[in-house]
Amino acid sequence: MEEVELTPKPGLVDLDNDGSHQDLSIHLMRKSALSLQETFARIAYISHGRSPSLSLRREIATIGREGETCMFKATGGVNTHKGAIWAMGLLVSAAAMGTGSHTIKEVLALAGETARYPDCHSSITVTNGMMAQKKYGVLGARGEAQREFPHIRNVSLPMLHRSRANGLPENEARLHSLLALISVLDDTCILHRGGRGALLFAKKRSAEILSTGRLEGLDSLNEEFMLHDISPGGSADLLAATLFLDKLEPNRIEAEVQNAFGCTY
Ligand SMILES: CC(C)(COP(=O)(O)OP(=O)(O)OC[C@H]1O[C@@H](n2cnc3c(N)ncnc32)[C@H](O[C@H]2O[C@H](COP(=O)(O)OP(=O)(O)OP(=O)(O)O)[C@@H](O)[C@H]2O)[C@@H]1O)[C@@H](O)C(=O)NCCC(=O)NCCS
Ligand SMILES: Nc1ncnc2[nH]cnc12
Repeated sequence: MEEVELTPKPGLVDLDNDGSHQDLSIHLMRKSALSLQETFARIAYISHGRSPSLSLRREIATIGREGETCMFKATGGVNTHKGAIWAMGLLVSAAAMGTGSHTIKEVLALAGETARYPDCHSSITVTNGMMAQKKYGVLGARGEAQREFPHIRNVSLPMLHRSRANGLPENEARLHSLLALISVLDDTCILHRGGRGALLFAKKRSAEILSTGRLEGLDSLNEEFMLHDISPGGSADLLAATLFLDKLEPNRIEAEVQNAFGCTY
């Protein structure tokens, strides 16, 4: 919800417009996000206190696929949050393993470990991501998770924290975090629509705006992205995951206090 409501985002659905999408809207994105609440709750429930294993990987893959079905039912067949179900599903599972006491670094490592187990039910359907990975030799959503989310660990979270420390308002800090992701991520959503040229353009223009720090440029960047049919959907998903992880740290400290004193305040 916080990701889709962040405004103004280039090429993505936000409170102002639908970016480079004909089949998406803020209403649909909210409906889709709400339809996924139970999916994430179920993933947290079955992961609670466990460790990464092949059987847990299978269990959350089943729930994740059921979540995709819920999403498609809620959206009338439009892909709104497939990448988010994947990334957030793994991270919610990893956070629940530690029952709230793991650091962000530990959560990322556990999520990566889970993602490295084989997917026993992978179908023969060829996805946009698979085609982009094959054609352009990029890692895609699967590789990002299996490598323990390097773009969250090294790019979006540090940028979010640094921007806040520099005194930026929360909305701007989040936009900086998103731009930092777009400027480096090999987003298969951009690649399959517009090829390497579109990806290089998106990376270059986002880095330029970020380096000037002038977010007024975001409205014209949105128009440029719309003109070139660029949608940084993978970066949007990783931003959502970043915002989720960012909320874990205060919970961890509270859990540590509870463990130390054996009580809840
Ligand atoms: C491992 C899976 C994620 C499958 O991955 P794969 O790459 O095979 O499949 P895709 O269908 O292409 O979905 C990947 C989505 O991940 C996002 N993404 C892209 N690049 C990256 C990246 N570098 N790092 C992280 N995430 C990335 C992106 O999602 C967003 O875009 C979606 C719209 O995409 P698409 O439909 O291609 O675009 P449109 O142009 O709008 O479509 P058309 O007009 O052409 O129809 C949107 O949903 C955003 O979320 C990629 O799309 C995983 O799904 C899987 O294996 N699942 C099985 C269940 C499971 O194991 N779950 C366990 C955890 S719950
Ligand atoms: N805000 C957004 N707009 C378009 N695609 C997305 N995928 C995930 N978040 C999105």
